[in-house]
Amino acid sequence: MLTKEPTPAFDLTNEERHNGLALAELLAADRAQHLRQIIVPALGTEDVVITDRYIASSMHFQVQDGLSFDQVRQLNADFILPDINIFMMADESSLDSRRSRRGVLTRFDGVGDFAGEVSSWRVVKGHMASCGVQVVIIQNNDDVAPEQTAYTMAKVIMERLEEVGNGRPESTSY
Ligand SMILES: Nc1ncnc2c1ncn2[C@@H]1O[C@H](COP(=O)(O)OP(=O)(O)O)[C@@H](O)[C@H]1O
Ligand SMILES: Cc1cn([C@H]2C[C@H](O)[C@@H](COP(=O)(O)OP(=O)(O)O)O2)c(=O)[nH]c1=O
Repeated sequence: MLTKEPTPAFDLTNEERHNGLALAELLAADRAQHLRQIIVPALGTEDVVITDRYIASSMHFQVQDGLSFDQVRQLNADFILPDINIFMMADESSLDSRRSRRGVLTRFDGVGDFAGEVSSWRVVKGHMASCGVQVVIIQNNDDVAPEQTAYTMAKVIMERLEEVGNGRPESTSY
């Protein structure tokens, strides 16, 4: 099953009307409902549940929005952890060209501090790994066809399914 956050129930204009803790709490409430209504029931019937964005996104965006890492961690403390957290990373020029193709930019679309973004994601990846989540990094520059990225992801998930019960492997990069 494929799902995404913020969910369709989340009013995206919240991002313009709120910031900091207020926005973080709205996103956490959306995540709680997403888990209760969609993810947890699906985990009982599906082999794989893939969510586009989850706890790690809050750890990056809400820290960028003024919260401490610990505040975000506490807001997300009750949520189940994923088996695998896939991070798609791209170089600065790929991100710039994608940003310029995008019509409307929000304050979370990056403000040109590429090194700062990379460093924030590095902290988030380290934290997820320290929680026992399998962290997988896929390079998704413009010279990688989207089909290739999809194939790599499918491969990672299939490998993980085969390993279930054999303990968690180390972090991997593709
Ligand atoms: N490997 C790729 N090659 C070319 N374009 C890509 C690739 N991966 C993503 N894109 C394009 O980049 C844009 C942003 O991707 P998206 O998944 O929305 O990123 P994010 O969720 O980080 O905002 C989309 O238009 C998407 O089609
Ligand atoms: C899931 C999540 C999203 N967001 C923000 C990032 C985006 O600005 C916005 C919508 O996310 P998303 O729909 O994933 O946007 P994108 O087109 O960049 O993939 O919500 C957070 O700030 N925290 C979160 O935990």
